[in-house]
Amino acid sequence: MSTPISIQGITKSFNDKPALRGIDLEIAQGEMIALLGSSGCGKTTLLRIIAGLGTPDGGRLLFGSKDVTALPVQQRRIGMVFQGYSLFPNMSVRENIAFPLKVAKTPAAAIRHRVEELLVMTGLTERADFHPNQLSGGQQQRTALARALAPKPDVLLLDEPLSALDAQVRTHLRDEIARIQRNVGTTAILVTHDQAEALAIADRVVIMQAGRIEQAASPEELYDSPATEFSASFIGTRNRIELRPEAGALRLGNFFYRPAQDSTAVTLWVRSEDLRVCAPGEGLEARIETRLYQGPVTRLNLIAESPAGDLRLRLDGASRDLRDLRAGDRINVNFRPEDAHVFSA
Ligand SMILES: Nc1ncnc2c1ncn2[C@@H]1O[C@H](COP(=O)(O)OP(=O)(O)OP(=O)(O)O)[C@@H](O)[C@H]1O
Repeated sequence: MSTPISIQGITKSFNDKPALRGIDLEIAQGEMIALLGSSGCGKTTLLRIIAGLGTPDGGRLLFGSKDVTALPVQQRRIGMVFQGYSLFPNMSVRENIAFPLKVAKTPAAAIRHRVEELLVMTGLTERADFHPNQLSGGQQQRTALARALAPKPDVLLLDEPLSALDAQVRTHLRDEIARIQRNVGTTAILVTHDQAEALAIADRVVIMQAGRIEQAASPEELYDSPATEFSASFIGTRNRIELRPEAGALRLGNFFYRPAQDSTAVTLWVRSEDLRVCAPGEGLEARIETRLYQGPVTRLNLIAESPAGDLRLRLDGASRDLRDLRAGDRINVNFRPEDAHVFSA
């Protein structure tokens, strides 16, 4: 029904250009993994290899204790949902969901029972006799999900399943997919370039860069303790602040930092929501370049002067606290040292 996956040293090149440079990842049974990274980092290549749609140049892939590296896609017990809806246009919702069961020669009564169960699970009962062109994008993706789950796959692979949907449907279906995946308990891998989606849906997020895994961690761990500058830059909205030696300490304005070891410079990453407006004379003086009201939160885009030139900072705060500030105002901003992630230069 559901299986752990072991990815061991998987490599893949296209025309001598490496797309995957040695991927090692253990995925637990029933776990939802999100592969997150910018365009071209290798997410889809890895997903295709797990599906059996691509062959790795090196390494091994195990489902449970079974080596499936050379196993063709039809024998892998995989359910797939893609960005494009890829439903059969001439079949109703019910017929689309039943299709893989018919191919597997499942008895008619068992098909009827399973299809009803999936219609309820995905909230499609009232649309069961509609054809894909009579459905919204969200309903089409629900149908694709139900069809993928129909044969009770060991592994569910989701390749940007939400990216064609508009924002509201997207958030709703994202939560639905998370709920359904937890109920069914199928091991699942989601490819996305949307960090909010990855953080919301996954048990663990795998950040990929240039064919390598940069960090694999729970959403909270990734958000609170990025292991590398790349992870820090990729998750959340962070300010990159370079501190250089000045009068015996690393400092910028009134920010001081005493490094554990001798260091010529450090880079601090401070989340936009950890930057605060403080009293004049404290922290760093900055000018508000733009003020973006976003309902509960207001973002201030700031320009501070630093010895290295203008430093651009972003501050996200509760709108009620920032109500009286306007573009052009000069303010002072600060942060708690424990809210900064420090990387040696
Ligand atoms: N069939 C192919 N032939 C040649 N190069 C390929 C092929 N498939 C992928 N690549 C290359 O391999 C690298 C990784 O591609 P991949 O599609 O896995 O990235 P991705 O992270 O999924 O990106 P995106 O988010 O844009 O889909 C890219 O440089 C891409 O150009």
